[in-house]
Amino acid sequence: MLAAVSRSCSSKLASPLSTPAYSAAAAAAAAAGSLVQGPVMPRAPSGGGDVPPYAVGETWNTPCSSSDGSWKDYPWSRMAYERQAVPHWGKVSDAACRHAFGASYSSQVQQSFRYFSSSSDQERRWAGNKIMHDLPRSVKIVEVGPRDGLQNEKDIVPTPVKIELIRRLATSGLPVVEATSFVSPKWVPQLADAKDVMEAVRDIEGVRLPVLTPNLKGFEAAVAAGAKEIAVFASASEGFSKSNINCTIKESLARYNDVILTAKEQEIPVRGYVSCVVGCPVDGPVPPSNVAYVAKELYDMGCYEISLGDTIGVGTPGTVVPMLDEVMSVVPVEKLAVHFHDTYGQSLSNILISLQMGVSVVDSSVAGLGGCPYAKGASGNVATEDVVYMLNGLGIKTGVDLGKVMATGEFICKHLGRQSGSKAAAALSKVTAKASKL
Ligand SMILES: CC(C)(COP(=O)([O-])OP(=O)([O-])OC[C@H]1O[C@@H](n2cnc3c(N)ncnc32)[C@H](O)[C@@H]1OP(=O)([O-])[O-])[C@@H](O)C(=O)NCCC(=O)NCCSC(=O)C[C@@](C)(O)CC(=O)[O-]
Repeated sequence: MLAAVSRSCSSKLASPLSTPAYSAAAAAAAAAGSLVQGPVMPRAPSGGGDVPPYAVGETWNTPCSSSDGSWKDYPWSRMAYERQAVPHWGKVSDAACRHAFGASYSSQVQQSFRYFSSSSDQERRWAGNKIMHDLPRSVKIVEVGPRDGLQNEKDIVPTPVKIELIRRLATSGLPVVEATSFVSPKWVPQLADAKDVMEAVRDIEGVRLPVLTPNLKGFEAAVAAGAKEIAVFASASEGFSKSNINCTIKESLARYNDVILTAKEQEIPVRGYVSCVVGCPVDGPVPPSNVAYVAKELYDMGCYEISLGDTIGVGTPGTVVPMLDEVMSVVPVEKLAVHFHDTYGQSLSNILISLQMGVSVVDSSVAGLGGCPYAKGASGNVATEDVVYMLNGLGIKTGVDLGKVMATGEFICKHLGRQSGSKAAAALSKVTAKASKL
C-alpha cells in the first residue's frame, strides 16, 4: 500500500513540515531513500532486517500465539512476500481533498490536515499505474449495514431506526443497500420486522434494495413486501452450512435452485453469497476448490453476482489470492464481489489485492457494524467509510459521498450506544472538529 503523509491544504496553518505526523512520515521517508526528490525506486529485497528473505510466491505457515499461550501453526496464515510499494510524497491539492471527501467537502474541512499519498489525480494515477496496475477505474460498493450489520445486535433496534438508516444510506450515493433478511425470526430475531422495513423502503428511488431469502417461504414473503431483488446464501464449508441454515451444502443448493427458478419467472435478480471462503468457525481452513464449486453452482443457477464472504475475517492476501484465483477459473471476475469481515484487521489489504486481481464490487457496512450470529468470533464487516476513503485515495470512483456515510454512521452508532468501527470516520471527525475551532 502507498505510504501516507500528512500535509496541510492551507497556507494559513502552521508549516506542515512541523506537524508531528509529517515529521514521522518524513523520518520514514528519509530512511527509505528520498523525501524531496519525489518517487523512490523500489529496492530489491535484501534478505536482512525485518524483511523476510523469501522469494515471491513462496509460502509458509506463520507461528501464532494461541489463547492458551502456546505457539501453533495456523494454516490460513499463509503469506507471500513481494517488494515494497513506492511512496510518492506530494502536496495535497484542493481537488484531491474534494475527491476524498466527495460532495460534502467544505471550506471548513479545507482548513484541516490531509492524509493522502499523492498530490493530484494525475500523480495518484502515476503511483497506481506503476505499482498497482490493473486497478479498476470505478468500484460498486454494496452496503450491507442494515442486514449484516444489524443481524448480530442483541438489543432489538426499533423498526423506524432501521428505516431511517436505509434512507440515509440511500441518499449517500450508495448504489445498493441490502435492506434486511426474510429468514426465520426464531433464528434471527433482530430482523423479525423484515416485512415492515421492506414495505417502508420499497419505493425509495435511485438505489437497489436486495434482501436475503433462505428458502421459498422467505422469497414469497420478500416479494409480497415489495422486494425487487433478493440474495441467497450458501456456505463453502459443511460445518457452517449446518449451523447457519440447518442443512448440508447440497441441500442448500437444491433449495436455492428452487428459489432462483421462481425468481427468474418473476424477473427478479438474484445475488449469491458464498460464506466461509477462507476459514470456517466449525471446520477450520476451507480449500479454495470448495469455494469455487459452490460459487460456480450458484452462478450456473443464474445468480447475476457472486459475493465471496470471509465470514470470520481470517483471510490475508496470502490466502485470498489463491481462493480468488480458483474461483476466477470458473466464474468470470466481473461477476464476483468480495465481502470481508475485519476480525484480524486484514480487510483493506484483502480488498486492495482483490481489486488488483480484477474484482470491482466490494461489500461493506457503515461504521463497520456486523457479524454473523452463527459464526462465533466473527466481528464487523469492513467499514464503508474506510473503503471509500481508501478508494478515494486511489482515485477510484464510487459515487459515494464520504461525509454523508460518516453522518449516517454517527446516526446508527448513537442509537446503538457505541463508537464507530471505522478508523477513517473516527480520524476525519476529529479533524473536522479541530478545524471548526480554527
Ligand atoms: C434456513 C432456516 C429457515 C431453516 O430453519 P429450520 O428450523 O431448519 O427450518 P424449518 O423449515 O424447519 O422451519 C422452522 C420454522 O421457521 C419458519 N421459517 C422457515 N423459513 C422461514 C422464513 N424464510 N421466514 C420466516 N420463517 C421461516 C418455519 O415456518 C418454521 O416455523 P414454525 O412452524 O416452527 O413456527 C433457518 O435456519 C434460518 O432462517 N437461517 C438463517 C440464519 C441467518 O440469517 N444467518 C445469518 C446470515 S449471514 C451469512 O450467512 C453470511 C453472509 C451472507 O453475511 C456472508 C458472510 O458474512 O460471509
